[in-house]
Amino acid sequence: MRRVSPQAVAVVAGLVVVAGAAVLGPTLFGDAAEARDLTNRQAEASAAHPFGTDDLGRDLFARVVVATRLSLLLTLGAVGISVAGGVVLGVTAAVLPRIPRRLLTGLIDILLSFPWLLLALFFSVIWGATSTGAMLAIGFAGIPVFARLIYTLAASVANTDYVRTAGLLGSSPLRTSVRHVLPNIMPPLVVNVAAHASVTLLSFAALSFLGLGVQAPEYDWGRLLNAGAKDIYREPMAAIGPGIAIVLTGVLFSLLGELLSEDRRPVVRAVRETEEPAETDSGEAVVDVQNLRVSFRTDDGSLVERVHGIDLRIAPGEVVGVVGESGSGKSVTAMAIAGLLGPEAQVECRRLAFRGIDLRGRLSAAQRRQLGLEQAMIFQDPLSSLNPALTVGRQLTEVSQVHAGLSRGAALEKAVAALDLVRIPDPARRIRQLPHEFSGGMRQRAMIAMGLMGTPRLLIADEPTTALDVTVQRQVLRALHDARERTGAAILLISHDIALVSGFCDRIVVMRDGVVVEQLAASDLDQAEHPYTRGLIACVPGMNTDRSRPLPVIGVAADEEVPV
Ligand SMILES: Nc1ncnc2c1ncn2[C@@H]1O[C@H](COP(=O)(O)OP(=O)(O)OP(=O)(O)O)[C@@H](O)[C@H]1O
Repeated sequence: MRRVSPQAVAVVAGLVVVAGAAVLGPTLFGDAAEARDLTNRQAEASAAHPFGTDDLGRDLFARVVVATRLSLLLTLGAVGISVAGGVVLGVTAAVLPRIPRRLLTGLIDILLSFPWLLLALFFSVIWGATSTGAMLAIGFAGIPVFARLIYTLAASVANTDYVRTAGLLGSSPLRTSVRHVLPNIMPPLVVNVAAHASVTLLSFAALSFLGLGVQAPEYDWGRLLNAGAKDIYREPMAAIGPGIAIVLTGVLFSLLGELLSEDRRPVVRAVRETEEPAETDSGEAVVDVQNLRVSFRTDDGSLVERVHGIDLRIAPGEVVGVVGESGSGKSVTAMAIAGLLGPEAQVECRRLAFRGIDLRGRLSAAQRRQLGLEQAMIFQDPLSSLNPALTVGRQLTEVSQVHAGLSRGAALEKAVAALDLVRIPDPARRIRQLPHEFSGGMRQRAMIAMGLMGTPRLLIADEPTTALDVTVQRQVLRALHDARERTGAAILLISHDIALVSGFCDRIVVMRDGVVVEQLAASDLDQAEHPYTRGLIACVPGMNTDRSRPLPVIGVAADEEVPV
């Protein structure tokens, strides 16, 4: 079960109280709020009247409770107008052609440059000083804020491949917006709506306080505050009472926004030790993993284990290949070693160490620096691992400048040498280019060069050649090989291609369904015993393969014998 934080309990309880007051308040406290007692006018706070009475002797506590409904309805109405207007303008701007889009975003930016309250005052003059006028004024004043936010969020989604594909399949802009864009911008939008509700509530109080909002005989918290403030020195509770309601509800909305965003904020990954004591004699191992288990939390809060107790040791300079079919846990294992698993992962292990650094606990600044210099990761898609807005040179030099303290000039010199080592032609010119000016294979080699900018002891390459054609694959593998020759770094190469791994690695680790089924030297591959390994080998066509017959299919069960 997912653990519920005390803050979440407090916020939900608070919201239930406020919602209860809005629903039941006028029924339960309506009479007390209207009952006049001219003998008891402007009474001070007492047990019978916690916030005192007003100038007609009406109980102010009852009036604050009754005012909850109108205050909340106005707030929700105004937020609804802001969000609906923002969605229409923001999504429209994101899907419009270039020139109308520029015009619309320009208009939104101009409106945004006016202070929000000024816009609200302007609109309230147009719609008049009534509660509906105030709601429209505050709602319309909030539209530019949401339009900008939604445009920014929607524009990032509008450029994704699945939205382009929907366009190619003939989906209309409206349908694409509703089906593909809106669901993907919903989480940050919901967070912002909750936070905005708090600001809206305060704005109503401000407008009513200025006499531009709710008018008599209606009353909201802002009007009660306005009335109480007139005599604040003699009878402070008359102003403090509605003030408390405004502040507490505003804080509740803000905390709700924070809670919703916290759910998506990465937290420090949970690393728990298993019961057995670790074998600490890790010798000179670069990586020492013992009994690694990784589980993921599902939507219903339960944990599903995906990696079931893996042992992996990598010696200095050793090239280890991890092979296995899709979903066998190769990437998750590598990410656990690199410390890159997200908060949804729970890692348990007897030992998880990199060059003697225990990765399970909190790392010191020096250890983090050492990891930054000595570990490098090369992902499958180099375009998403390189920042598209920074030159390749800026990204390469960052490690040396931040972790090794090199000057900009020295770091640039090192970057040119690293690009040269991975055989990128004309590195001094290329270093000033942006990632999109590189081909796929060059980007991958640039990522390897980035790993060379520190003092690498381990290069983790997760399917680095999968998206590349065979010739470019060879260039990338040669770059990895050269990097190892030059630095002596160990390599952990993840692939589903046993032929590629066997030609490149010293040792092969075969994974299936989250367990290591076999480990063997690459030179001993033809002596593999496990049926699954033999199946993987049998699936690789050789020079003598009979092309008229289909390749063997790997069995469903791990122990199923595969015809080789
Ligand atoms: N963030 C995550 N949340 C939930 N489950 C995950 C997450 N990441 C991985 N998994 C699951 O863990 C299992 C192992 O995934 P992993 O990516 O390690 O496989 P893989 O062997 O690298 O496959 P591929 O070659 O396709 O990348 C899969 O069943 C996957 O669905």
